[in-house]
Amino acid sequence: MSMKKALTIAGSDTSGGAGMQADLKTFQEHQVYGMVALTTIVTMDPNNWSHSVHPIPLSTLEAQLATAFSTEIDAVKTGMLGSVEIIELAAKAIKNYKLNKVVIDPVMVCKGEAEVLHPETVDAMRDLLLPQATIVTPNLIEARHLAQVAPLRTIEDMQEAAKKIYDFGVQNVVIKGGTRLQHERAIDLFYDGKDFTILDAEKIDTNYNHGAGCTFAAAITANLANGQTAKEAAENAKTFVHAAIRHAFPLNSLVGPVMHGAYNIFHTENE
Ligand SMILES: Nc1ncnc2c1ncn2[C@@H]1O[C@H](COP(=O)(O)OP(=O)(O)O)[C@@H](O)[C@H]1O
Ligand SMILES: Cc1ncc(COP(=O)(O)O)c(C=O)c1O
Repeated sequence: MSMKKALTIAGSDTSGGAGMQADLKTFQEHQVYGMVALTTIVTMDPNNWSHSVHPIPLSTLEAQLATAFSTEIDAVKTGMLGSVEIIELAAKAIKNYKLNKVVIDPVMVCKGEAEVLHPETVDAMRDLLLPQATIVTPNLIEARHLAQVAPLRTIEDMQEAAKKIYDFGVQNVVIKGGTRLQHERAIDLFYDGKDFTILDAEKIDTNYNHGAGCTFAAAITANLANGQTAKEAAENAKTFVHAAIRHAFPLNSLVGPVMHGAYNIFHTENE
């Protein structure tokens, strides 16, 4: 059996729910072989779980990218990049490799952190990564910063922002309403430059959703690697992440990661 291969260019979430840990677990759940080029290491204060970001030296990232791109890759995902220099490196590597399955998860905020991390990276992401992307997966806050618009409060606001983001050269946009959108359902909006598709699911009443965004984007990446269209990839990723959130659990009193394997465990049990 030949396995498709995906690379994530992302940070390490030491607590294991988000970042490259979520990406690798999610690739595995989709029978996709995973590789990593690590950008930063995120640690959490044991007392209040506030995040600290420890960047990897640029030359080390460059060496990792050279290693990964010397192999055959079917799809690539970016997660937490952290600096303009890292974005430049990632963008150059993706361009040289001429990959056409590229998922940009424009990570700017960790859940529970109000401030946008590294605001100067927003311009670099827009100019260097979006024109090369098959799909970009911002949450409401990230979409607002990418599109340079007022806070997104309605589906109409999301549609306007999606059009603006599309105009930066990305082929598809999915804006995650998630729990931030004031709506009784968990609504995400997919846009391919022509049509809007609402990805709709029950809003799960939980505080445990750490890693949901990374898991969603990683599932899209794996689905693209496995040959799905961008729309199919997003729709199926929504189902996958929904199961992961439904079965999320407390890791300690401060954080609850999603259960990356839930879709396959419970899907199989129900058969
Ligand atoms: N409580 C929830 N119930 C159902 N779906 C959710 C919930 N929280 C997040 N999601 C979904 O999980 C995915 C990731 O969204 P979100 O958690 O908003 O991303 P991010 O981690 O980037 O903030 C989206 O498909 C979103 O709709
Ligand atoms: C390395 C890393 N990437 C991405 C994220 C974003 O996580 P989420 O999927 O919950 O948005 C985090 C949050 O802690 C992180 O530590």
